[in-house]
Amino acid sequence: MERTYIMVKPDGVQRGLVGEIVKRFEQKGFKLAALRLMTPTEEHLKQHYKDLAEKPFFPGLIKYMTSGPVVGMVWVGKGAVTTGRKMLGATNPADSAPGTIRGDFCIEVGMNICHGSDTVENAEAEIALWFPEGVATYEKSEDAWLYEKRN
Ligand SMILES: Nc1ncnc2c1ncn2[C@@H]1O[C@H](COP(=O)(O)OP(=O)(O)OP(=O)(O)O)[C@@H](O)[C@H]1O
Repeated sequence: MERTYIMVKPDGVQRGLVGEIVKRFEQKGFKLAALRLMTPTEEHLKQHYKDLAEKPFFPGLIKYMTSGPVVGMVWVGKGAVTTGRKMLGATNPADSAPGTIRGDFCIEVGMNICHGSDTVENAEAEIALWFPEGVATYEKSEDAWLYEKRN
């Protein structure tokens, strides 16, 4: 089953939007497989955002992302990566449609509340980076969601 890594960034945590974001993913029908409040290290963030290392905004991005705790989550379900990105909205909130998380709750690209994996491959790499101990997974049975520990 497809999985995505969603992270509520420091501004989202500080503004009390964790519950709102969790609610939207739950209501959409995705299943929560992992959730953790954590204060990321600079090293972890440099790995997470390694493709952006040469961008002029990179130092500011690292400063922003280490300004307070974040909430990392793994959501599971059909199309979790693509649909998750649609639910977040465009990177720049000015381009995010109302009804998306960024479209509804922010105005600055440098403080855009949440992260969502952009490909299935990157989602798996990000899940391994942020939850190295492994996360729960779901298997659909006829009448229940069953839980088992992922290796
Ligand atoms: N021009 C910019 N100025 C300041 N910050 C920026 C700018 N562009 C991107 N960022 C920050 O860097 C993050 C990563 O940029 P990226 O281009 O990977 O967008 P994204 O994939 O939509 O975002 P994310 O990876 O956080 O989900 C953005 O979410 C934003 O916080």
